[in-house]
Amino acid sequence: MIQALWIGLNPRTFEGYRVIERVVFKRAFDLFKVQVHIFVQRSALSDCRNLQFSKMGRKFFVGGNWKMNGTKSSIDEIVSFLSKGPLDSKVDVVVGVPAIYLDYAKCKLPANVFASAQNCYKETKGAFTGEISPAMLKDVGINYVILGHSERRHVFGESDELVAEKTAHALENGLTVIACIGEKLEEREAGQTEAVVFRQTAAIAAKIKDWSNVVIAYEPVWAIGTGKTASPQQAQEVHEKLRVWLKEKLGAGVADSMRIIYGGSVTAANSKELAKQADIDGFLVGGASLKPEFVYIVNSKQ
Ligand SMILES: O=C(CO)COP(=O)(O)O
Repeated sequence: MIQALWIGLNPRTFEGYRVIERVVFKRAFDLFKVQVHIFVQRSALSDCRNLQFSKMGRKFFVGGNWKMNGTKSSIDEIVSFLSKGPLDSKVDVVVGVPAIYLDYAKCKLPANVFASAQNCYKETKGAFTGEISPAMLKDVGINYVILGHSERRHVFGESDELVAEKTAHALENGLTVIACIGEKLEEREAGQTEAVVFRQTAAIAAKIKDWSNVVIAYEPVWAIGTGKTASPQQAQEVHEKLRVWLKEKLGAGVADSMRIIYGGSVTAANSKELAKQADIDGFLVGGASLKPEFVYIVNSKQ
């Protein structure tokens, strides 16, 4: 009986590693319940700058959510500090751009920063005035979308079910989804934090099977735009519990490979401490992503 699978990689095949990470980790865990170990061929170790094997191979992910901010000229300024960087090559960097500027930003952003939509609908096309579809995003070369952001949930009344349907449809159309969850202040004070994030995640789990193109963003609503960051311990606690929940409900393959990123008043002043936590795999940054300090936040692991 197989107990563990060891995969030797030449780091020059970095893209191959990403495929292997997704496919093999998941398949092996799901089918055989075996632990997968990826190791680097000794002969090629000097080339392995791009590989990050800590935290079960989860690559650090930093998203900037510009929300409803930006003009062509302010986007030019953001592009300029992102281009200057330097940005840690071991980090996936994505910026959430207002829909109207997606094409503009995509054409200007450096090659190591990807543009993401901030929302999309659950249908491909039709009579849905004001909405955009995953198919449209793909058509203009966009591969990421933020869904279920607390502002979508609480300002625009999106339900768990709608967020889940949108997530399923976006994944079917080949987008990577940054799926946001998080409790409100009164829910935290009532001791309901876990119940809320589990409920929001369960709604998505009811609609999708393949989690390999999902990044979960835990954003406690009370920490968003308030300057009141969750402490590293508070954030780690929720991330850890969520990973245990993922393991119980969806298996170790999903739990161990899932990037759970934190959002809520992340700044250059607190990102390094947050990034040290075992279950924090990156950030979703609002206000600070509009400023040059975003580069420092991207590089928090250095
Ligand atoms: O909502 C957020 C990111 O999606 C967080 O916003 P702030 O970083 O401005 O608190």
